[in-house]
Amino acid sequence: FPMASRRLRGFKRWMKSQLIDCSDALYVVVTDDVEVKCPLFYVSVKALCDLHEGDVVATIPKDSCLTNKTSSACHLIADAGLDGFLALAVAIMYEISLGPASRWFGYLQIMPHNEPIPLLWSVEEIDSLLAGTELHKVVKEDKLLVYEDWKECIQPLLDSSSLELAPEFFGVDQYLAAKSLISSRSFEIDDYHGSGMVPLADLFNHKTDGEHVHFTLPSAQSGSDSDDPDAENDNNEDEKVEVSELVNPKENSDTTSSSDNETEVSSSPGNQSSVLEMIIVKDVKLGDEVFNTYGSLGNAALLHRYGFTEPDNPYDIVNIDLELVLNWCSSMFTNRHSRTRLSLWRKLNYSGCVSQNLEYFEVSFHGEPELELLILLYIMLLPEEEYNKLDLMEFTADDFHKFISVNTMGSRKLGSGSESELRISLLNAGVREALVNVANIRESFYGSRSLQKDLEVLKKCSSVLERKLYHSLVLRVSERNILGKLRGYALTGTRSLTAAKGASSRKRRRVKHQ
Ligand SMILES: C[S@@+](CC[C@H](N)C(=O)[O-])C[C@H]1O[C@@H](n2cnc3c(N)ncnc32)[C@H](O)[C@@H]1O
Repeated sequence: FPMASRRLRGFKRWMKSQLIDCSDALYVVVTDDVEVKCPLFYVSVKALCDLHEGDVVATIPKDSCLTNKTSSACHLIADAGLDGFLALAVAIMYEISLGPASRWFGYLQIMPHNEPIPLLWSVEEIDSLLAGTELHKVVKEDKLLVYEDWKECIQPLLDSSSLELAPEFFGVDQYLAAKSLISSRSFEIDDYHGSGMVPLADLFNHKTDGEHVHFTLPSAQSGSDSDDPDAENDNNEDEKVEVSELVNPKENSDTTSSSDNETEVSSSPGNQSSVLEMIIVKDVKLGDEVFNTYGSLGNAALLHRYGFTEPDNPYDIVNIDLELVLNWCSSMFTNRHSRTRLSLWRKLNYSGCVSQNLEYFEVSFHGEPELELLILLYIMLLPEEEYNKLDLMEFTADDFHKFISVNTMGSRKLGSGSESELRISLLNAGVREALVNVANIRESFYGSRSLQKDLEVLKKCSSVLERKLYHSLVLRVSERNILGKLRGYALTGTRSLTAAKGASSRKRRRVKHQ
């Protein structure tokens, strides 16, 4: 692949010029897929020898990163009062517009023009490929918001005669392309630089729960940074000095545990280390790919931000909106009944997860719904007499749990009062049936094509040549499998045993706007 190799050689020379130190033990592989009409570079990083935990495989000066502060557009950005991702998008578009005159030319040469995340799909593609999935609504809204941002903040720059920006580099499409690169490749560097593009670090692909490399501040600084005695010998994701997220954890804390992962360094550039390091956290064998982690993300979040999915992703979830549950209630009961039962649920201090003005309940990878949903259905279905009793009492949630145990198990005491016992008590015949109905309504959002048919289409689909179709199908299938497990949970009262690490701890992961 002559073109790809030429660009890669140029990138290596550029890294040297920027004092980026890439270990000889790493081998950057560029694949140029000849079957795809437009040139598609797919980069991965492999090990040229056995790598061991603790090995530093790259050192990257912060000054070589493309950020709002380092870009030659920094004055333009400051004068326009832009910050955050919008400013970074302007910095990227500006450096691209400079061509070979850009300090990042050698780096931009191996960067794709864009990452085909759903934000860049046409409205028709979004409607046909994402209908029913967790991403459908959010991506459509993203598209509108991005267009509004462009009109409000970027178009005025083009209209300004003093800036003389070349319009062909700053249009909506170029802005969308820059947004997709930021979404899929940027890192939070530190408080001074904010998020930025980090050469070399952004060539590592992601593997859920299987990463070999972490992106960090050098260890001397990490020692002084943290007063947590456990931090030094523990390379888990919560370690304060990690910079391993490929996204800004502050702005994307909805979809991931990465909000635990913020880099805490002071805000003046003077106090900070001037380099970033990539350190091996798990041994790699000669010839194997070296993976990073982009966080503990389900497929909706992976597709939204990075444009790919993973089959059998243990961090997958499905959300069931409160509105859907209330619609089901309206089909069963009078409006008054639903309303009063819902207020009792609220009076007991229950609520769903809330994000972007939506209230919803998560269903885990194992098909286990949130307790709050079971309690809501239980209260909806309580016989009138029981409901009246309950309504008259000044209850706390604890009293309510006792009420359920007495109600369901006679005078027997609720054993240890554990959540699993409470769940079993709540799962009476009515609640089980309601759960199945709610799962069926949620499933109907995917349209008339059966899961079986989805699986058949997926089997024949190429993840390279039909990338959008492939990843949207993996997302559909993973979500529908969870709904199937939810129905199983309703029938048996036990969560699916196709256990996978990590999925048991509940986190708020509704996908938020880009
Ligand atoms: C930070 S870049 C990694 C380098 C990238 N492969 C390249 O060619 O430049 C992130 C992008 O790599 C791809 N990627 C990373 N991990 C992947 C995976 N496990 N499966 C499929 N694509 C992946 C996605 O296109 C993602 O948006």
